[in-house]
Amino acid sequence: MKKIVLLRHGQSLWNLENRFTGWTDVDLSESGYLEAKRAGQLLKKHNFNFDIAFTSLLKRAIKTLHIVLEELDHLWIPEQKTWHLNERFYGALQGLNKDETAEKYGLEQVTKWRRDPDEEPPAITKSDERYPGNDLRYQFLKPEELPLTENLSDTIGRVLPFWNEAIVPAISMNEKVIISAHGNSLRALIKYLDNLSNEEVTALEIPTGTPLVYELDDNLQKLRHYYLE
Ligand SMILES: O=C(O)[C@H](O)COP(=O)(O)O
Repeated sequence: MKKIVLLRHGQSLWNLENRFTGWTDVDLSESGYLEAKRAGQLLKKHNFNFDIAFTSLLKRAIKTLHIVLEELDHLWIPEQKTWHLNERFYGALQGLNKDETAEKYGLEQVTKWRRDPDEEPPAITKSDERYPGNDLRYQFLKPEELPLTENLSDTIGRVLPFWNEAIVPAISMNEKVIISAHGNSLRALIKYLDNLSNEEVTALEIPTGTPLVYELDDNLQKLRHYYLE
């Protein structure tokens, strides 16, 4: 039996302000730092240790991972940072307050933008300062990989190749893996691992800073999953 740990970053400053974040690189809030520390303490209490870590290119996930690894005295393990695990790119919604957006466009539309796997939020243009092509960290992406907006299906389309090409080989070599990522990149992965329908993934909410353990069989099929307490 193989065990992996999925972890959504601790609360960010824009989670606190209730703003669409996506690829905006905002820091953890004070509570977010505490959540990350508590996640590390929980993992320690349950005797978890890791051989390799995967995270996104966004500081809220990277810092959460580092705080956890510090608690475990595991800062030395190799870690791979990848844009594939970034939050869903929220297009022109990035930076907007979620309640104000619901007042303007209606709750039904905003709920679709947030949770319908096939509904894309309004796109930005390449001249928008939020365009990832302006950001050094994405300089090696192909033009077609730089999003203007993403629905959950698009996010699944970039998370799963990385899962198959980088994470599955590590798990198959019996490496103990932790993945520190985001609400929607983890929903993408969980949709796959749990074989969820579109309706089921729509209802899936993942709490910040709470380690989620997946136990997998030798074919990497899910046996069970649970949050650490
Ligand atoms: O990018 C964001 O705003 C959040 O991390 C996830 O937001 P959601 O719950 O609205 O998808």
